[in-house]
Amino acid sequence: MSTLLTISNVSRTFQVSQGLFARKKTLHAVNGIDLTVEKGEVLGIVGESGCGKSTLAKMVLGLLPATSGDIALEGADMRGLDRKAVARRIQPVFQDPYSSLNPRKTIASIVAFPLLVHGFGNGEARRDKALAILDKVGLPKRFADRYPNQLSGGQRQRVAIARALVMEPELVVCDEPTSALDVSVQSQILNLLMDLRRDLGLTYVFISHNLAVVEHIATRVAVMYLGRVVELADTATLFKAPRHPYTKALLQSVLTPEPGRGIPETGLGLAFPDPLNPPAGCAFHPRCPNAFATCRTVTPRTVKDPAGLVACHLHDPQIAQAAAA
Ligand SMILES: Nc1ncnc2c1ncn2[C@@H]1O[C@H](COP(=O)(O)OP(=O)(O)OP(=O)(O)O)[C@@H](O)[C@H]1O
Repeated sequence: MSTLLTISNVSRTFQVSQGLFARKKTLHAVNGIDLTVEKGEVLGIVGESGCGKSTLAKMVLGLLPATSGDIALEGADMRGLDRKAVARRIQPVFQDPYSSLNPRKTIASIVAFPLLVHGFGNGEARRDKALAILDKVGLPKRFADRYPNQLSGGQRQRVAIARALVMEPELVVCDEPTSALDVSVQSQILNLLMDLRRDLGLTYVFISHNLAVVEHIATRVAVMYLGRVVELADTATLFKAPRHPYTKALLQSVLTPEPGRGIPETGLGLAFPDPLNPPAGCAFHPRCPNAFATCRTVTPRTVKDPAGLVACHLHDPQIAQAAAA
C-alpha cells in the first residue's frame, strides 16, 4: 500500500470568548496529531463528541487551516494546492444530507453541480454523468428531476454520496454519514459505501462515535480523546485486544437505545472534560480506572510498536522500567 495522506503533528486551536470582559482562552480542538491514510484503506476515527473528529476532518478537506503542522496529499503540502485541486481529489459526505442539498435544485442538477464548477463538458454531458453516478448509488433515472424534499433520508444521503463521487475523487471523508438515519437505513448506506469503495477503488476516512459501525467498515481505527490520538491499530486487533483504558471503556460502552444517535454511554462516570480546562498529565486520568501518580502530572508519549500505537503510561516500557527500578 502507498500513502495517500500524511498528517504530521497537526494542531488546531480556537480562541474562545468567556464573556464580555473576560480574556479569550485557547481551546485545543486537535492537538499534535500524526496519522497516515494509506491508499485503499478505511481509516476509522472514533471518540466522544467534542474530541476533535470534525475539526480534523475539516482540515483534511482543506476547509479549515491547521494552526500548526502539515497535511500532505501524496507528498504535496496541501497549503500549496489550490482549493479546486484538493476538491477534485478529496470529497466529504456529512451527517445531515438535507441541510447540504439545495432545496430549490433538482437531484440531477445538485449532483452535476461540482462538474459545472470544475468546467466539465456541456450541460448534456454533465447530466449524463450525474445520471450514471446516481444509478451507481442506487437511485434510478426517475429520481433525477425530483427535489430533495421528495426523497427519504436514506435517498438524500445517496444523493450526497453521488455528488461527492461525481468528480471521481480518491479520498472520501465520511463524517458520521449514517448517524442521522433510521437504523434500518444505516446498514444500507454502509453497504453502499463498502460496495462503492470496492468498485471505484476509493479510500475513506470514516468518522463515527458508533463503534459497531466502525468495526463493520474500517480497516484501521484511530481512537481520539480530547484532541489527541490515544490508540491506533488495525480493526481486528483493536476490537480483540484494546490497550488504552479509554478504548476498553468505549468497547464496553452501551449504545443509546437508538444505536447511531447520540454518544455511547461510556460507563466512565465522569463527563468528557472541558477542553478549555483540560486535566493535567494524561487528559484521561480523571476517568481512568487504572490511573497512577505519573498519569496526573505527565502527558503520555505515543509509543509505536508492531500492533499500532498507544499513548498510555501503562503501555510505555520506559515508565514501566522506571517504576520497577
Ligand atoms: N469554530 C469553533 N470555535 C470554537 N470552538 C470550536 C469550533 N469548532 C470546534 N470547536 C471546539 O473544538 C472541540 C472539538 O470539536 P469537534 O466538532 O471537532 O469535535 P467532534 O469530536 O467532531 O464532536 P461532534 O461529534 O460533537 O461533532 C470542541 O470542544 C468544540 O467545541
